[in-house]
Amino acid sequence: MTVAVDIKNRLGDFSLEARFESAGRLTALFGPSGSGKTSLVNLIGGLLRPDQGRIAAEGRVFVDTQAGVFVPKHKRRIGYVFQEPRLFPHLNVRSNLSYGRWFTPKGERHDDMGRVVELLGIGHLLDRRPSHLSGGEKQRVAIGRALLASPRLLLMDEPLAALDDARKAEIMPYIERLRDETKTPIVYVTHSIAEVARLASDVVVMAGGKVAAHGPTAEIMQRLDLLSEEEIGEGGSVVDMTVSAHDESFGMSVLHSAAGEVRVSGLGTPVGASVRVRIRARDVIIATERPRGLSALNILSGKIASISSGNGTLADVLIDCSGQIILARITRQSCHALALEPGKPVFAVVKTVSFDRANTMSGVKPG
Ligand SMILES: Nc1ncnc2c1ncn2[C@@H]1O[C@H](COP(=O)(O)OP(=O)(O)OP(=O)(O)O)[C@@H](O)[C@H]1O
Repeated sequence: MTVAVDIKNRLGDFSLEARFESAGRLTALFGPSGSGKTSLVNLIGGLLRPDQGRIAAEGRVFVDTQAGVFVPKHKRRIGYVFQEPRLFPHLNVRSNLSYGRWFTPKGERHDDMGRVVELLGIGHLLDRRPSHLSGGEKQRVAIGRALLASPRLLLMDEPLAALDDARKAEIMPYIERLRDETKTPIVYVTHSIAEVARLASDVVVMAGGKVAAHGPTAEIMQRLDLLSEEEIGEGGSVVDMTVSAHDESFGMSVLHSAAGEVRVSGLGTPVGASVRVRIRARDVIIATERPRGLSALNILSGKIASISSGNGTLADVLIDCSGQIILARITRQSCHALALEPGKPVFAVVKTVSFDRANTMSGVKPG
């Protein structure tokens, strides 16, 4: 068990009522502005005290209102990374990093400076002051400072929200390494689907102060009903794959998964590495026969698992490709024209561009 929350709390007119458990390495708290994500993180971190309920993490009970338990925040050993890095301006990077360690008893310090510096790629910045760092570099130092306090749990509250797209892209691989190479579980607040798809092992979806759904990322990403109108186009399947070859002549990489083989634009990742790809539901075409003479390179065969449609224009079709579920969003008219029904063998056609670099990421290793 990583984190277990079952609380009720009132903040002015806002009522928060959340219950979930997650054993994931990186649990994303995802939801629109005002849904209660930050309040939840503040309750876990001990900055807020719930009216009622229980919060435990890594086997330790932090709050249990019934039993009269409330562990104050400085005793929880929880690391915080905020949207703004909040570094000490008068200290250089090395001193900012060391500061994180002072509050941890010697015997409980499990991360050494060299390892954290290497993990976050900040070795060349150690003598600089924060004013001489880019936004992304500052945030990496802030993460390092939090890690060096050897936290039991790391809370990251929209750590990329203040950065532009280029800085976000620069910092994401470091958060992936943090997730995969340290033992510290992470609770990560975001309202970005791209961040959820890329970074999260598990997702808690918040809406209006309540948990609308929670579960593994692949499951949640297929729940288009959880997304807003603007976000729906971003929803789809998240598939963990392995790089099986690079085709230098066409600048492509070949990825393998239970669903079959796909070709994506060339990755710098070595053969054998895990990558996670996102296949947006809107980018999947369904064919009832294996298509020929098509420019799309990726054709996965499977069977229709289910179709959900209301009276609207669109239908969501789940295709079971040898155990890997691929979601397609097509028109209800196409569903009818192709006589689609559960059990019917079909081909899911995915344009290669759907696997563009921005959507291709190092995979979550199994728990
Ligand atoms: N101390 C407080 N007193 C009264 N209302 C509060 C207090 N703190 C938060 N709220 C309200 O609780 C609701 C949830 O806020 P919260 O910051 O947790 O949402 P959020 O999902 O993190 O939003 P965002 O993505 O914009 O940061 C908001 O309506 C906010 O106005």
